[in-house]
Amino acid sequence: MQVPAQQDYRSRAIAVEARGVSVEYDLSREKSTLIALEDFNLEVREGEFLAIVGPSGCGKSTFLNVVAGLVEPAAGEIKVYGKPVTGPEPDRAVVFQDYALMPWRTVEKNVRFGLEMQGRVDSTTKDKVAHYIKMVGLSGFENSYPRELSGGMRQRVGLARALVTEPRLLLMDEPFAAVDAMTREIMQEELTKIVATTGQPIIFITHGVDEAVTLADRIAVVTNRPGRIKEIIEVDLPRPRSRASRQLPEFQALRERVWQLLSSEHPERSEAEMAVSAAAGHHATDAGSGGGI
Ligand SMILES: Nc1ncnc2c1ncn2[C@@H]1O[C@H](COP(=O)(O)OP(=O)(O)OP(=O)(O)O)[C@@H](O)[C@H]1O
Repeated sequence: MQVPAQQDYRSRAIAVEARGVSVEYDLSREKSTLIALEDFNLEVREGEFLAIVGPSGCGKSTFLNVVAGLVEPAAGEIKVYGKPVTGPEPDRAVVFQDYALMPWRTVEKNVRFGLEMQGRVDSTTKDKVAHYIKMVGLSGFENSYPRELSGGMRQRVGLARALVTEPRLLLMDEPFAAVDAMTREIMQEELTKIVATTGQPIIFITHGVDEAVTLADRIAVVTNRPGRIKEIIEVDLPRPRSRASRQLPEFQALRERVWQLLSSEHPERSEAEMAVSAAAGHHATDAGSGGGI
């Protein structure tokens, strides 16, 4: 299978542009300010799958929230499709790690909520909801409640709820961190296929190095807080990428490169320690625990 939407992203227009973005949080109890991001610069092109990795607390979610229009930067500029971000807009959809579903609503009504929130319910809604429920593989579960679903199925609902709004940009914050290893593998494969159809660019935060190399066109490695771009790595591996691709020397070289960059952001952990922890399963469990970094 080819993945046309992702292949030629380099020649495409810029979808997201962050220039000199800094974010400060007011810590009123401590009477101080926490600088989460500082001079953060990044471009994402149409059709691109960009993964962001970095140490815990380095500001990855903060950056996603800035793009979503949920957090206002203290300095710098952020544009989505050339328009400065001033708040949330229907052209961006966010998928969270914890699914953020409404337990009292069925699958169908949770997905429909994506359109309700934007005041876009009309005669096409029923068909659209059915289309995206089918796309994420949940046909037959329209009337189920979240409590009746597995973690992977709940995340599919979260994805369908984002996709149903047909956003121009998809923001995903560790979406597969809470699901088991096998489900995570399946979800990664399915996400690749889905975005090949829907085509919008994705900013995808993950703690999984293998996940980043498997999914992304480019990986942005972020420094310790205050987060800045440390390096951007092009993942020039053929698609589709599968579990077997992880055996390729090129895959392994990219994985090692990302780990090296990350380990240098963990001065208290020597590279040897990182290597041991990786050999002990971080690379492999990347798929399972959502951990690894
Ligand atoms: N609303 C807030 N108020 C105060 N501090 C915050 C707020 N949100 C985030 N922070 C702080 O900003 C820093 C960056 O947080 P953020 O959640 O963006 O990091 P992250 O890289 O996504 O972390 P993780 O990988 O652990 O999810 C952290 O130190 C966090 O405690």
